[in-house]
Amino acid sequence: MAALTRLSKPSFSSVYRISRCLYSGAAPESTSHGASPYSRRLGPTPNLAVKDPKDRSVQWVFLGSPGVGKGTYASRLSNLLGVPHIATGDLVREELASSGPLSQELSEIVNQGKLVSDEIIINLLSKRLEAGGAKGELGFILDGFPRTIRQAEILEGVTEVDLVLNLKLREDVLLEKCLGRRTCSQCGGNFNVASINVMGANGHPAISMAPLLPPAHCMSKLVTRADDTEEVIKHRIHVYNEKSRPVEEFYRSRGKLLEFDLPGGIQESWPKLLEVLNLDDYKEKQSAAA
Ligand SMILES: Nc1ncnc2c1ncn2[C@@H]1O[C@H](COP(=O)(O)OP(=O)(O)O)[C@@H](O)[C@H]1O
Repeated sequence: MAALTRLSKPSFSSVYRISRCLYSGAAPESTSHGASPYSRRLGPTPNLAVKDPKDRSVQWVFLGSPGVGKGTYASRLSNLLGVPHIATGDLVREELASSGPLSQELSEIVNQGKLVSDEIIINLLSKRLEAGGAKGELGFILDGFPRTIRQAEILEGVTEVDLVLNLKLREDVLLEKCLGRRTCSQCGGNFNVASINVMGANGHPAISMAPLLPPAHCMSKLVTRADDTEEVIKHRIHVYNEKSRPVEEFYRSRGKLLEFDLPGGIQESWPKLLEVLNLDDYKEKQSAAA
């Protein structure tokens, strides 16, 4: 299928074209590939239907404020659909842990809750896409990119994004969730020790989220991200509202944005998300088609 052939090789040409747009300062060209099998199904209010299991090389983007759970749900969908979950925050953290030439500069930016420059982030993403392309990866679920209109324009200029999922949660809950985040320094697992129980207020419904606790053997190895302090989180949420919120409108106006208000913790939200994405019986459809 022509569209799948195109989707199977987004990386190498994207790397070149992403860098070219960025360095020339030129407006990115449109790919003019025509609508993907997904976007053709998307009306102004996207109601994604993954009806045909052979269409699983999805090219999806996750938007949402810090702490909303992009990583958690993107990673689950990545496992379900068999496409790589690429989180630019992870790429940044890998780079700053590598003590490479960028590491000092990145640590200062990240620890102040600011955005890394478009140039650096595109370089990191390009390298990651290139490495994935070399391994034969198909499709992607991007988490944390694009975060500025410029990044969205560049991405739009190099490849077709099928769906943009915008995860939403009350701002007071976001702060608590960020403060509760922990990572196991040994296995790299992500957990959350926050137990959230907030009353309904200002038109927002009450919300409860159980903690996502680690297994006993990870308990003594938990670490907190250096940028998950109250002051930095508040600044990141502010930066999100200022720089990244307009990206929602960018995709809304293109009929690609699917809004999802998280109703609670994973137990409650995951089945609802699968339902909204029409993926609730995805495994059965896959085995029926096999
Ligand atoms: N697309 C991007 N553009 C600019 N900076 C980014 C981008 N993605 C990640 N970063 C940097 O990495 C940090 C951590 O990102 P991430 O793990 O996605 O955090 P968050 O919890 O804020 O969603 C950000 O605060 C920012 O400094």
